[in-house]
Amino acid sequence: MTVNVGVLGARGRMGATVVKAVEGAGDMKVVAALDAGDDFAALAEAEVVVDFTHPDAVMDNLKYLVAHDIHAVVGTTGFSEERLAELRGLLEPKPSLGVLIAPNFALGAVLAMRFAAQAAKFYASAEIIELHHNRKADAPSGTAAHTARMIAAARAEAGVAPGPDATTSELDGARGASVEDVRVHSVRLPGLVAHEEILFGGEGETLTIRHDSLDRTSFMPGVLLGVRTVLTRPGLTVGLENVLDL
Ligand SMILES: NC(=O)c1ccc[n+]([C@@H]2O[C@H](COP(=O)([O-])OP(=O)(O)OC[C@H]3O[C@@H](n4cnc5c(N)ncnc54)[C@H](O)[C@@H]3O)[C@@H](O)[C@H]2O)c1
Ligand SMILES: O=C(O)C1=N[C@H](C(=O)O)CCC1
Repeated sequence: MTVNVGVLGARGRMGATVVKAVEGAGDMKVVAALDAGDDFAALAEAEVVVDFTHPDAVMDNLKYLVAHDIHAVVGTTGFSEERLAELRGLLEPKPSLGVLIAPNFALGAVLAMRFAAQAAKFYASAEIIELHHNRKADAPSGTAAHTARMIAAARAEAGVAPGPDATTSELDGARGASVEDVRVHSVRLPGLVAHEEILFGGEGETLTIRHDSLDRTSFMPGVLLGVRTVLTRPGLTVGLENVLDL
């Protein structure tokens, strides 16, 4: 069976890579490759749409897809709890429709997040440094925010309080952003693709977990897995860790 795939953001860095990856896969084909301003009516044949667009555009795109009974695989970042709740509401009357949102489709990034959640039970002090190319629209990265939330959830489950921080005087921003009590520092430089370090500190030791995406092809096996999976996974799934057999 061949899955008919639509791509939104097809002229962007990720969308163009997705079009190539879908075209190169034996079990799916691109039926529409659209970008901003294109007519979404061209998605009529699509069973699954892959969205790599912009945090400001993705909710309207998803509203269109759900209304037209099209499954969605979403790599676009910028999902707050409020947005996820709104999406769950939209999906409620559509029990067979699937939406998969993953802040990072690279296998190593998913594993790094999982390892960080494991480590969080043993180290009260954790900070994240995420490093990306300088054309990225959002900060902190969706991956870093997701990692911070996973660390916070692991802390809550294990009854671990965030470690002490004696800073009393600081220049605005010097300690990064706080996501659920985890400090996140964002670096933007040309030459980078997508990188994340999760640092843990304990008595006389530190542990650093690092992942590097050196090319956007690193995200493609995860995206293709998402396309194959979302057809038989109704409802909202957040995070590729829920799809992979980890
Ligand atoms: N989940 C992951 O693994 C992963 C990996 C890389 C990037 N991302 C995220 O994907 C998003 C896109 O990243 P990028 O580097 O490809 O950006 P980009 O700017 O290169 O591409 C985005 C494209 O989307 C288009 N677009 C904007 N609004 C649109 C709309 N309403 N409909 C159709 N197309 C629209 C733009 O014109 C542009 O061509 C960002 O949110 C980024 O953080 C996620
Ligand atoms: O290049 C980007 O933009 C990326 N965005 C995602 C994020 O915000 O976590 C994933 C990595 C690449």
